[in-house]
Amino acid sequence: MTTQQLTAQIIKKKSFLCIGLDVDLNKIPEHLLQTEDPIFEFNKAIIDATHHLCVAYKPNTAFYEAYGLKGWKALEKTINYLNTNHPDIFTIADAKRGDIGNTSTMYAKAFFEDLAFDSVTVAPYMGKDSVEPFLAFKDKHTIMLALTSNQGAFDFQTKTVEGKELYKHVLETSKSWENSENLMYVVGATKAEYFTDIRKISPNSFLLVPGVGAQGGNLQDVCKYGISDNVGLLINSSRGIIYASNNNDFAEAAAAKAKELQQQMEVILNSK
Ligand SMILES: O=C(O)c1cc(=O)[nH]c(=O)n1[C@@H]1O[C@H](COP(=O)(O)O)[C@@H](O)[C@H]1O
Repeated sequence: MTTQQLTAQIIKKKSFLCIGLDVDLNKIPEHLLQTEDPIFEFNKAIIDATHHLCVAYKPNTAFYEAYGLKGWKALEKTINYLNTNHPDIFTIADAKRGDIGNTSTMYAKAFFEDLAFDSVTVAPYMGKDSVEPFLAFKDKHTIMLALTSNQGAFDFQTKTVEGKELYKHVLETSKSWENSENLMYVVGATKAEYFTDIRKISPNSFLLVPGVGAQGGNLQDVCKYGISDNVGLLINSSRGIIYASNNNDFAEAAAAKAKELQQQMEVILNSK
């Protein structure tokens, strides 16, 4: 999917919501545990109930890898279900990869070819030659960590190096990389006060913004400073949506939470 197609979906659905599929078997309704593939059944129910309210889904691969082969199979079934039934939805493999070049190429193949995701999250720490192999894939997107939502973001990312904060180096330097038009960036919703500076460097890049809901980030604050001409935001919520209820009504409860966010986004888009 191209970024133009993504923006078109946002305008059509009046939503820039990304739902995080971070499935924890200790948190899902008990009756699903009796099925052959509880993780996939949970995801399928959540997707069926919410796909009209969001433009993206983001399974965090940790929640699948933790269950070994079964988890990986559930991830594969989930991406295939999305690609078959909802080809207009943007898909994010939240894997936070990045390594020396030939290894990065294999990571990219795993997520873009074998699993056919639209995008993957990547850490910038190993630099240009660790990220460019991901950027080489046409119409695929590499979502690089810039300023993360957690407290540890202040350990390195905001430290001043050669006159400016490290996350600004990440945003600026990566612009010169080959196929940099395939880059998006992660900026935490808990860092709303940084969005003005980020937009000065990256006025139109898509930003994946996790941290609303469970981590305390505020949608209105993020949008006030972070929205761009092409909208340029994907706001992620995982636990706040998918664990709205752990009873039989879990999918309806997730849809109600997703609708709350979608309606707030509609107001923001209408006032733009
Ligand atoms: O790359 C991410 O998605 C990510 C970056 C970041 O800075 N903070 C962050 O929370 N995330 C992910 O976004 C999701 C947030 O989940 P909730 O806090 O439950 O909404 C998790 O999958 C995190 O791993």
